[in-house]
Amino acid sequence: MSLKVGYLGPKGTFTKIAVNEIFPESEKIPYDTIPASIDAVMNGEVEYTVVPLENAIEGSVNITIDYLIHEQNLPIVGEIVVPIRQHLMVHPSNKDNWEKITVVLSHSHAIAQCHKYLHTKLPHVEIQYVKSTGAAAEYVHEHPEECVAAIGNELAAKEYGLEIVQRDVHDYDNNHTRFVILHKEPVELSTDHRYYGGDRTTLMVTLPSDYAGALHQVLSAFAWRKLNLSKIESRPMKTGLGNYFFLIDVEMKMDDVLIPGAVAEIEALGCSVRILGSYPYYQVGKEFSKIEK
Ligand SMILES: O=C(O)C(=O)C[C@]1(C(=O)O)C=C[C@@H](O)C=C1
Repeated sequence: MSLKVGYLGPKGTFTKIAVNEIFPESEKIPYDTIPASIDAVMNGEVEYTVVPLENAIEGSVNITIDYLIHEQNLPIVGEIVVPIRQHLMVHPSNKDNWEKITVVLSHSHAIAQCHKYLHTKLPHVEIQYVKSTGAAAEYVHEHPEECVAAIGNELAAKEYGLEIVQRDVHDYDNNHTRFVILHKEPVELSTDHRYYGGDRTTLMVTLPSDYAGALHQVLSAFAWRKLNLSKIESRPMKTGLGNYFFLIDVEMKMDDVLIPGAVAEIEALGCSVRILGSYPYYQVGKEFSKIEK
């Protein structure tokens, strides 16, 4: 029986590309929404799920963070960084009059990555948000009579038989999305993989209220241990204005001394710390990262 892996479907999403790269042999199960694909791990329908966490242009995928923090406490066991190229695609029957399109459909994050393009090149089209880029391509495929376009990737164009009429419509080069792999328990995924780039540990830190200089002291616990941080972000606790937690990425695998020492010091300040995962990251398209280093 092959491994079951959940993803935000339908076929042809960026999440599917991430799954194809890291779990090529698995049985891939599409879900309509990110929370549904996370629930699927929790209730045992799939062993793993892959969800988008952060995009280089648009920033965090808040639904993923919030669902992991507030609803389903699943460990992050791996990360996949995927290059993102957004294309404008239409039904082949609209190939020659694509400039007359009146509606562009896509996922909100994909639309946000193409704002400048849409604003300058297609200022009169109506934007419609759908559940994923794959869902946008599926709609265009099913409605040849409508003059609509989807924004999505090459896989979606192929899966749904669409014609790409404008390539690379994302506003900035170097567009990448970080996806995380979730599992019921912490497991060690392989570091002997052609895309393996290194390890990371993600912590959630909640500060005590009314404590002057608390964040400064939290950061000092990492700084004097020379622990390199690659990201710090605040998100609302949802308990009232001004109540935030911090997500901190440490560029290192959990060890016996440095990270536990930093955590103990931060807890001694009255903060609470939750370890969301310590995991390898894989960079799609960077096969030789090990040799380059
Ligand atoms: O709609 C998709 O294709 C997805 O996989 C979702 C998603 C996202 O949520 O950020 C993933 C990668 C891209 O940044 C755009 C959309």
